[in-house]
This record gives sequence, structure tokens and C-alpha cells, in this order.
Amino acid sequence: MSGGRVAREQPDAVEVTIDSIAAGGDGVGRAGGVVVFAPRTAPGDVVRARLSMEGRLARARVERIVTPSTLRVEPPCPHYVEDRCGGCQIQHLSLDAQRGAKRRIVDDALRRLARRDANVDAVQSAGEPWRYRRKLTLALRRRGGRWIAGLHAFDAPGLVFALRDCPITDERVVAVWREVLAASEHLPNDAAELRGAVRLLDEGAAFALEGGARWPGARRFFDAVTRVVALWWTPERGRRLLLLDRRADDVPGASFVQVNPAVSERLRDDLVRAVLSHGPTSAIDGYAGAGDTALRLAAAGVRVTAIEVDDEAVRFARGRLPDGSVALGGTVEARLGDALPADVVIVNPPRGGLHSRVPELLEHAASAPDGPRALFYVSCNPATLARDLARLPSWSLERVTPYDMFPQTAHVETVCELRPARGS
Ligand SMILES: C[S@@+](CC[C@H](N)C(=O)[O-])C[C@H]1O[C@@H](n2cnc3c(N)ncnc32)[C@H](O)[C@@H]1O
Repeated sequence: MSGGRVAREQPDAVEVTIDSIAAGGDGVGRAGGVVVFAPRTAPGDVVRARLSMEGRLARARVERIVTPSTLRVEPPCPHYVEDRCGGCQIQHLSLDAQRGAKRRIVDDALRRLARRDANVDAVQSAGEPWRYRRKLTLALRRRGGRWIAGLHAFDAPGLVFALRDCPITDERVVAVWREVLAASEHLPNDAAELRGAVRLLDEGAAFALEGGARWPGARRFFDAVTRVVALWWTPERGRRLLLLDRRADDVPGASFVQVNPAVSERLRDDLVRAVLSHGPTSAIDGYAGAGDTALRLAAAGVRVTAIEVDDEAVRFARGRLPDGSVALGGTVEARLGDALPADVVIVNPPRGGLHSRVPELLEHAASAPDGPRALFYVSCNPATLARDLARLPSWSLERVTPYDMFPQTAHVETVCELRPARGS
């Protein structure tokens, strides 16, 4: 449930039984006919809570757990409990319960928003549910003459606490953050707030800083953070710049690192296998990133047209794709029409989902004589996935497979396989 309007808390606490987990991770129950969203609760909990009405819904501040759910576990991260860290939402649920909740989130979105009656697979996973993150973005705040780096409290988003460790993040990323803080005297000194992201690369790490108008100490900072091999900076009101770089290869490092490589690889393996099961000679990889999926399909003999808006990624994909396959720079909404026809289309948009022009083109393609045999939609946001599927009535939903890309958080990645409804 999103924040928005400030609502007044009701004077008397009420008892709420939690039934399920909503997208975003809050527990959901009912009290006197009102749907209640209660953060950090579990299905089966009975809680006493104070409600704040937001329209016809209520947000709960839990005062006491009257009866704890059997799905609860002790959250291992001290920040989750002591600092009410907003980075994870469902660390207090067992892993099985987390995956059950994610499956239901996807199922609910498809039924309620897309009006699709889908048989959602069990949530797939790979690797470890801890120390999996290869990228960690933190808020930097100047406090008492020095910088702290941390995350926001879930119930006080303005508040940033100093992070000592993040047990869902790879220890090498945490070590780079410690180096960054040790060198923080060299950060821009004309800002009170900055944001930084550490990403692990094959060799060393990338650090991307946002904020500050001038950065005279950038060179001294880079010399001090020896694990950082590439330094990006997005100044206030400016574009992202690659400031300093000691990498041997031209690998895009600013934004194209898989956050959870084990699950990403598993998802890509499954996706490539499913695409190839249609025996395509041509395919479109829309929102292709650095072209990892396109490359795998091209290696299997498919002629691939990759479409991607980021110049750096397009350049990298072009350098890797074999003859016969191409990487088009630009938006999918602008380039998909030229790239069609193809035997299979993949779309993997960011959280906002597809531009409305994309489902329009895919609807038209579904009934074309040389139209695609299959459409694969890879989504990191069940709500926009469902909205887009509602715009694709000429495609029948054959398979829905969620992946647990971010254990301990409420995020879920979903792969949908669709076929033209004609003849089905
Ligand atoms: C979720 S990532 C997918 C990356 C890639 N498919 C992969 O498996 O690694 C979304 C990608 O879409 C790109 N993108 C965002 N909006 C776009 C648009 N309108 N048209 C084309 N690409 C877009 C982003 O730059 C990013 O690389």
C-alpha cells in the first residue's frame, strides 16, 4: 500500500487477523469490513493495531502480536529489528512462506488486474537466500562532520540509519562500502546528501555516486578505494559520467550487473530453453540490456534482433552478437514495428512495464499470417505485468513461472509464455 496523504490514527486499537501478504510485503487482513495493511506481519498472525484510514483502506501500526503465526521465523539481521530497515520486507517469514506469498502475489495480480485465470507455477530459485546481492545502493548523509551510509526505516522513510552489514549482500560488496566510507573525506563537500551504488564486476567493483555539484577530490577518492576499478558520477542536474576507469575490458559496468547471478542464470537458462522449444529461426529480444539472452539464442543459430535504449549496452551487445543478428538502439515502442516479423518475441521491461504502443503492435502481430508463434514477457513487477496482459487479449497465457530473485524482500520476477489465441 502506498503512503501519500497523511492520515490520522484512530484512538482505539483493534484486533486484526492477517490472511495474506500484499505486493510490497505488508500483511493484509480485515477489521470491521475495512481492508487493513499491516507491515511486518505474517498470514495467521492475530495482532492488536492502531489504524489510520486512507480512503477505504487502513494502514496498521502493530502494538502487539496477540497470536503469532506458525510461518514466523526470527529475522537474522539486527538492522531489520533494531533499525526497522526498509530494505527487506519479509525476513520474518520462513523461506517457504515467502515463496508461497510471492506465488500468491503473482496469482492475485493476474486474476484481479488482468482477469486471467492462470495456473501459476511454484516459485523457482537457485543459489543461497543470503549474501546473494552483487549490488547495494545506499543513502549517504553528513552527520556530525562525517558521512554515514545506510538505508531508510520502513515506517520513517526520511530516516537513514548507519548500516554495519547487510546479510543479503555479498561480503565483497560490503567490504567496498567500508572502503568508500574510509575515503569519505574526499566525497563532494558541497552536499549534505548523496547516493552511492556499489556493483561487483568480474574483477573489482564499480562505484556510482549521485549528487554534489563539484567533486574536486574525485581523483584522491579513486586512489583511496583500491577495490573500485570504475567510478561513475551523476552530478546534481547533470548526466552520468564515467570519471575514472582502471579496467582492461570495455564491459558495461554502470547498470548491467545481475543483482542475483544464480537466479538470473537459472531464469535465462529456462527462458532460452523455452524459446528454442518453438524452433524459431528469428527472434526479437526487446529491452535486451547488454544482450545476454540475445547472445545465447544467436549461439543456438537464431537470427536475433536485440532492442535496447541504453547506448553503452547497445555498443556492448553489438560487439558480441555474431553476423546475422543485430542490436538496435532506441526504444522498443519506436523500433518493434520495424523489427517484426519474428518467430518469437521476448520483452523484459523495467518496473513501469510496456509503453502502450508495444501491446498495440503485439496485438496486431498476433493475427498476422507471419506473426510470432510465442511471446515471452519477463517482468519484475506483477502489477504492470497484469496491466499489460490485460492489453493483450489476442494472446493466450500458457505458462506463468515466478522466480525468487530477491529472497527476504517482497520482490518477485515472473516469466510468462503466451501464444497467439488464434486457433487455440
Ligand atoms: C529489466 S532490464 C532487462 C535487461 C536484459 N533483458 C537482461 O536480461 O539482462 C530492462 C532494460 O530495458 C532498457 N529499457 C528501458 N526502457 C526501454 C525502452 N523503452 N525501450 C528499450 N529499452 C528500454 C533498460 O536500459 C534495461 O537495459
